[in-house]
Amino acid sequence: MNRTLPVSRNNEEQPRRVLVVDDEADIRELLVMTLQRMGLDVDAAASTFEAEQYLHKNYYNLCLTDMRLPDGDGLGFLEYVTKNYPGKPVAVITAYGSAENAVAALKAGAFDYLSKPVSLAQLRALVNSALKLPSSSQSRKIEENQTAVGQPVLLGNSPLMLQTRQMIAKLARSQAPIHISGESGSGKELAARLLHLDGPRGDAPFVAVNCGAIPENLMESEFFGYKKGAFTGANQDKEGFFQAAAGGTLFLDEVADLPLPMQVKLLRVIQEKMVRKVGATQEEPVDVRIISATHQDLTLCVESGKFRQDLFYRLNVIVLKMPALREIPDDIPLLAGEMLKKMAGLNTEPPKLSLAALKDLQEYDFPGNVREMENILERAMALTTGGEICPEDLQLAAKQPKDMAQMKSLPLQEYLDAVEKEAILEALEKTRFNKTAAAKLLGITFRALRYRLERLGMD
Ligand SMILES: Nc1ncnc2c1ncn2[C@@H]1O[C@H](COP(=O)(O)OP(=O)(O)OP(=O)(O)O)[C@@H](O)[C@H]1O
Repeated sequence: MNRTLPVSRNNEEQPRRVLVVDDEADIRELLVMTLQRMGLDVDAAASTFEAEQYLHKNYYNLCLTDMRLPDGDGLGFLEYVTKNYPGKPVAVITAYGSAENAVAALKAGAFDYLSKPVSLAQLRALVNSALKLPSSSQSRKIEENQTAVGQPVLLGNSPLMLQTRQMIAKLARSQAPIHISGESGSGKELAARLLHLDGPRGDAPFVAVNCGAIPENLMESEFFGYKKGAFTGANQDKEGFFQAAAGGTLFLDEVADLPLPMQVKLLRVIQEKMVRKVGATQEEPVDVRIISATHQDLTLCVESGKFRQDLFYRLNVIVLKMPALREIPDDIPLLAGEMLKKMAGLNTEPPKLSLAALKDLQEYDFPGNVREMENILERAMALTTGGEICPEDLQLAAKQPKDMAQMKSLPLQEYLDAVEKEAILEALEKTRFNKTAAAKLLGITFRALRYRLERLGMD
């Protein structure tokens, strides 16, 4: 399957130029020939010194460097380019099986990597992705909230949210695997979509997979596809998630829920960039960027043996942390205002939040984060009678004193209730508001949990 030839021209129909840095003449020539056949202008350097001279003279859309060079290494060259030509994509070629080098290069800001022996299909896919990158000056403006029609928007102007948006814009330009951490409902999937849309793969598919929702016995065929006749009922060839995301991004949500045998298979695909359909004899190359997320602590999952260390190492190359809503209370007025507008629709004036209601929202803990706020406001909109949402319409769970010292000054019953609430909330948060699982975690029956929720006014 060769979906990559010839490369498309940029808007100005400028020839694109690539710099190849490799001291092995055979490989250098092969790379140069392949790239020239793609219609690119290519210069080749045999050392970092020579490469730096070229960079000084010409503009390059991409640098492709070997890791081992006579007068330095690929990482050093990467550092030089990142420092002196910010935003210029550099891809590295690593020795066979050298996962450490690939990960180190991605962490240091490499656009992507290729392992030796270099597969020409992978090389073409990499080059095509790099050529689709806008120059840094053309990239989306990320300092302010985006309002492009139909585009998802990560709202918020707090320093933490600005930092997050800047990080997304930066990471969107690379092909490195990203792991998005953050509490339930904090915008992990939204961030993954933006990483996809703002990068060179934005026009290709974004495939989101909830790893916890696929039955274990179907996982392999769902992820990798199958050949006709591979098993009873396989009446025709079928593509898997990897093939569906070809050229684009595969978002593995709740990745901590992947069973261990599937983790082994996934690791292989990520390392080799090849998949084998169930029932197939041949592997096929896949060009997919992997973004993963979970609300669980992956490090703890590794420690407890639930998640493979080697896969963790591969997925966790760069971590993007989505802030919890309680960490960005200053963004609540903007977020709530936009949500109410959206819920009211184009032709209706949205209700306003009273000052007291806004204050309550800003002081609320939001264990379910932005998604919980959406639900709270939707309910409040249904309950409110005038044009203004009051604290009663929000129906927030009673405020809890957060500080132990503060709690100990309460009358005994209130103190005990507060402790109980804290424990229940924590269990609900850990189990993503699944009451059966939360009850199990607390060591009580489902009925006992329901009774307690009612008694504490938390239901
Ligand atoms: N900063 C934000 N601006 C606008 N909308 C947001 C923001 N953060 C989250 N949302 C919205 O909140 C909802 C939940 O977000 P999302 O599904 O991305 O969270 P998540 O962290 O992936 O959740 P889960 O852990 O349950 O998978 C979505 O409707 C999303 O659009």
